[in-house]
Amino acid sequence: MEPGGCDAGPTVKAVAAVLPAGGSGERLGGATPKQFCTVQGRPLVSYTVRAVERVSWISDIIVVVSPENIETMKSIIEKYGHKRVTVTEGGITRHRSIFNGLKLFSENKFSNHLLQKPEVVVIHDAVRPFVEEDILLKVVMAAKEHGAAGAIRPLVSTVIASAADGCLDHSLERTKYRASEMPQAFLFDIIYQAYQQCTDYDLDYGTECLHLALKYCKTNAKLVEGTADLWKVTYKRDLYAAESIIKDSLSQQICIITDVKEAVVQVGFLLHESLRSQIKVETISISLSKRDNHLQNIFSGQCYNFVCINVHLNTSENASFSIDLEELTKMKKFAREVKRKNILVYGLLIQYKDYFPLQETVNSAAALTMALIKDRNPELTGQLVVA
Ligand SMILES: Nc1ccn([C@@H]2O[C@H](COP(=O)(O)OP(=O)(O)OP(=O)(O)O)[C@@H](O)[C@H]2O)c(=O)n1
Ligand SMILES: O=P(O)(O)OC[C@@H](O)[C@@H](O)[C@@H](O)CO
Repeated sequence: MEPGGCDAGPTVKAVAAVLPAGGSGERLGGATPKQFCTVQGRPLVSYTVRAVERVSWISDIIVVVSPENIETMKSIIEKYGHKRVTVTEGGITRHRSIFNGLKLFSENKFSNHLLQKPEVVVIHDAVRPFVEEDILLKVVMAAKEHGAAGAIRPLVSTVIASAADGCLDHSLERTKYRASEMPQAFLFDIIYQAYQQCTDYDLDYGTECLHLALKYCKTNAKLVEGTADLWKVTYKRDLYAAESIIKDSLSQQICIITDVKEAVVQVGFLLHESLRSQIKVETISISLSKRDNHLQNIFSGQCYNFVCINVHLNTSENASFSIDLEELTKMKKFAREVKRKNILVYGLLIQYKDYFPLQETVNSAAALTMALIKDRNPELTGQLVVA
């Protein structure tokens, strides 16, 4: 190792991630720190953890939270079945939190929990939930080669400097500058040694990990163009935007489940045809007896929207329109039970007679189905909508 410099091994074996989640979210406002604010019934931090744990080559995920939120974070990990996640205490600043996360790999306090020291460590803000494997791989590969790497984005506003009198001193040519985003990645020894050498001023007022690698380890990070969805949830508007993006991601696919009876299969086919121009549709016809265990397999997939079609045929000519109240009660009860898992169930009654062609009714049912999927209003669960 050069004096005052940093030395890192020539090869890279394992990758880990540190997600700083120890802030108070002052700029967003409210009593709940933004990383624990729920979006579609799920804490924001859980979306980020899920995005990172989907990347199989990231061996350990360290979530760094303030001491009072340790138990909250552990309950989120348990409730949403997160794997490979270790929770540790944050510090009073983001840099101190990140440093605490890195310490788990070097000063292993968990003697019974062998955390393998990674060759490359990813650092990613826990309030940036829309991170994909592609950008993670790019920054890790770049960090292997250059020692450090970080995602960047074009500036949206021009950077200016104000003079002492509060007037414009000068502005920077926007095309020459970029916004530093996350994820970032580092050869572990480089970023760890940078933090070890950090002044208190840097730890307390710094905002840029790439700067620490340069200042303390003379490592010029490779800058990697990132995608627009790497933004950080900072203000309330960002939470609304995150909710909208998550709702949109949940409404990309639907699975229509019908019984094998011909009349039911026909309605399912018509609904499939009416929906397929708006959403990816899968239709499954299974006999009612086999439906339940088959559903378990379907539910474990990536589809979040299901339409189960039953058909009651009124055979008498002048049958008055009646609803099976027992079935309605069962549906409401089921809807209440699964709502706790953030599964929203709506009843949709498709009623038709000769004078009201089935196709028109099915088109109306398709429009209602799309509205319910996109709106995902929990207040409508268990309610019966009539097409
Ligand atoms: N002491 C701190 C401060 C921040 N963070 C984390 O660093 C990330 C980015 O920081 P920022 O957006 O500034 O979060 P907050 O500090 O919570 O926001 P604010 O400045 O509005 O209070 C967040 O995931 C935040 O939880 C952290 O781990 N420890
Ligand atoms: O400065 P904040 O604490 O709001 O955010 C921390 C980082 O995400 C931010 O500084 C990026 O530019 C990455 O370095």
